[in-house]
Amino acid sequence: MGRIAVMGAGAVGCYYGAMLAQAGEEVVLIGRPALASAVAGQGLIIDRATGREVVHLPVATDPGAIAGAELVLFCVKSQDTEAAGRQIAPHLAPDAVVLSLQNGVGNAERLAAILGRPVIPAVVYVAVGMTAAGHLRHHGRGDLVLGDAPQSAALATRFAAAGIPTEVSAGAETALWVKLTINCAWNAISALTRQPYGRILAAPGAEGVVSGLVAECRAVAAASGITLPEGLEDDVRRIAETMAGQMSSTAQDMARGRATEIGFLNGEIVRRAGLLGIPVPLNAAMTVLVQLAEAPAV
Ligand SMILES: NC(=O)C1=CN([C@@H]2O[C@H](COP(=O)(O)OP(=O)(O)OC[C@H]3O[C@@H](n4cnc5c(N)ncnc54)[C@H](OP(=O)(O)O)[C@@H]3O)[C@@H](O)[C@H]2O)C=CC1
Ligand SMILES: CC(C)(CO)C(=O)C(=O)O
Repeated sequence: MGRIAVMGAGAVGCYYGAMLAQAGEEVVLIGRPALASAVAGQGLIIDRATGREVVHLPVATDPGAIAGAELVLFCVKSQDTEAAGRQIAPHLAPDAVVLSLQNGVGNAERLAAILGRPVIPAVVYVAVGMTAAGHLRHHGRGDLVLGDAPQSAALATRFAAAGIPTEVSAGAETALWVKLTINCAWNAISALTRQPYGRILAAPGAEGVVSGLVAECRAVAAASGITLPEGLEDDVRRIAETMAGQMSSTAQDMARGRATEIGFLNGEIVRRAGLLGIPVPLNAAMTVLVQLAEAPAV
């Protein structure tokens, strides 16, 4: 089987790259110099509920390392899609298959436009984070849902052999919208208030704000041809009940002084709503407030 390259070796890229390498696949990670030197020295450390694993695999910092890869896992944050896409475009093999392992609803299309070839969207159900360069913590899950492309079934079999439960679904786009709606409901509130979901849910009036955010997402999804499932409001609430102590990834990025993906979460709803003429004042407020909060202080 051909080589696999991971573009954007952060939490998600390192997790899936390591799973595939552990199964005997030839994997190269493409990431930042700090990751490359940490992994070259100590290997990639993965802390799981079951214990610590150390995986030795090559890490390149040059996007040219993608040359010759049969499969590319594209794992940068949404705000880096175009820049990273432009870096790999000149080096991609003509028949390489590209998967977008990213949140948000437009990444695969935006990347496809840069690369001039189809990109298969993947819905990523994992909770992982980098605690230091070359040090990954796995908090749970790890399954993928792939969009229904000609290569998807073979990829699902290959991933399953590496212990990555993978489904192929014509409904992957809807699943990305469901995930986007969950992110729009909780991420910004958690980031702005620095509170975990359980405390937000318990705050008087907060549930009404969350329902309003979800209703706006539902309206924009419907006008974009996506019917969100009827029980979605219950799923949104369940996130806060089952992950009561968790802060959103947006809150975590803000706490670390890193750029957030807000422009591709609530901001994407606002952008699409603007084109469709749909009012989304709650999503607009969340976008503006997070963008202001993450701007450097004067
Ligand atoms: N973490 C999770 O549990 C989950 C994340 N997701 C989604 O997956 C995507 C990736 O998230 P995550 O892995 O957490 O993010 P990370 O920030 O941990 O990983 C992205 C990595 O890509 C690096 N990178 C960006 N541009 C380049 C480039 N041009 N060349 C080399 N490296 C580059 C970043 O470096 P730098 O930071 O220096 O720019 C960073 O190390 C996001 O869309 C996220 O929403 C989905 C489900 C779960
Ligand atoms: C935890 C969860 C599911 C909801 O906000 C998430 O995806 C995130 O933090 O980005």
